[in-house]
Amino acid sequence: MIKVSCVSKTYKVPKKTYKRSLKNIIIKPYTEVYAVNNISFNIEEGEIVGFVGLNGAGKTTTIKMLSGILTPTNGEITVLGYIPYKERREYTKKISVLMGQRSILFYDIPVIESLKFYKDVYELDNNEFKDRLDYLSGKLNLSSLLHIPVRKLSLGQRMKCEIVASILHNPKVIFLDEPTLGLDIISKQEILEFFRYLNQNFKTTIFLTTHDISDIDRFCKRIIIIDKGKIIYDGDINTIKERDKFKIVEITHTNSFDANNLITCNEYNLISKEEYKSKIRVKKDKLNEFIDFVLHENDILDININTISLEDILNGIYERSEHD
Ligand SMILES: Nc1ncnc2c1ncn2[C@@H]1O[C@H](COP(=O)(O)OP(=O)(O)OP(=O)(O)O)[C@@H](O)[C@H]1O
Repeated sequence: MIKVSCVSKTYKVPKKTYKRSLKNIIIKPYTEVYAVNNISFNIEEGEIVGFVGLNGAGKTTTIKMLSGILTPTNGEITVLGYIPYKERREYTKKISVLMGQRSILFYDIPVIESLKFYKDVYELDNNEFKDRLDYLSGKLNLSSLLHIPVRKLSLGQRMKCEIVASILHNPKVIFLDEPTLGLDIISKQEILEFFRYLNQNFKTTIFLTTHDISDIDRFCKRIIIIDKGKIIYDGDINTIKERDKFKIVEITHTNSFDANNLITCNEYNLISKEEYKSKIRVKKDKLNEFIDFVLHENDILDININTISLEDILNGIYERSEHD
């Protein structure tokens, strides 16, 4: 379904030169930087895959290559048998790209007018359009919004309309780039549940990037982690959680307590420090020793031991990758 083999993308960026010479003016001094560096993965029909990484890791570049907007510098991509950047016209009728930061609706006119525009883009006939619109607007509960100009909608309402516009043509693959950005918890939940429904009922393949790791944790079974353009993990979310050797200990303390004093060796890492609360990552096999140590501190008022969240696991992975 989605096959990515040894794909790289480089961008040319101007070299930092402080001396202006005639040579620099005639031959522009560029250097090539890898946004994506030799990545490979396969995604089967009906999978939901979370694609995560820090800012600048290469997520958007990858989505742009998968959706045909960018051409890889090296390697091969096929999606649904299409080479995205070579067969864009036909290919875009089979997929959808939804970006939380970018609107595809026309701002000043009623939603329905934008949807009619996309009806023509996707070459749907009147019956197909009506059936699909009835179905989607019923499912997302937005029939009453169709005649309101986009600018008058709340972000959550607008996002639902964006979804309808981008999946009118019933795509087999959906690329989601930060689809829940800025939404409240209820709208987020509704939108992710809707995509889960599409996945379960129509085997729609979903490729999701977001900075909201709790979305990834709730929504995806498989995660691909990209770091500085390279894939550093591809597998089950539960495996990554089980593999993790740490627990998170949250301590409540008086304001005269300095959690930095606890960090006696690299078995303990201070994750966050507030006036009365500190969060520490502790190796599981050092937990007893750590608790024993903490219990003898008079300034510590309470201790909470938590299973490490996916977000904390990822932070640990990024930190370790930074030191490698
Ligand atoms: N047009 C461009 N020209 C030069 N460098 C670029 C260009 N687009 C992206 N890059 C660089 O490529 C790298 C990857 O960028 P990309 O936007 O794919 O990352 P990202 O993971 O999507 O980041 P974010 O989470 O911040 O959106 C970054 O170092 C970025 O500065």
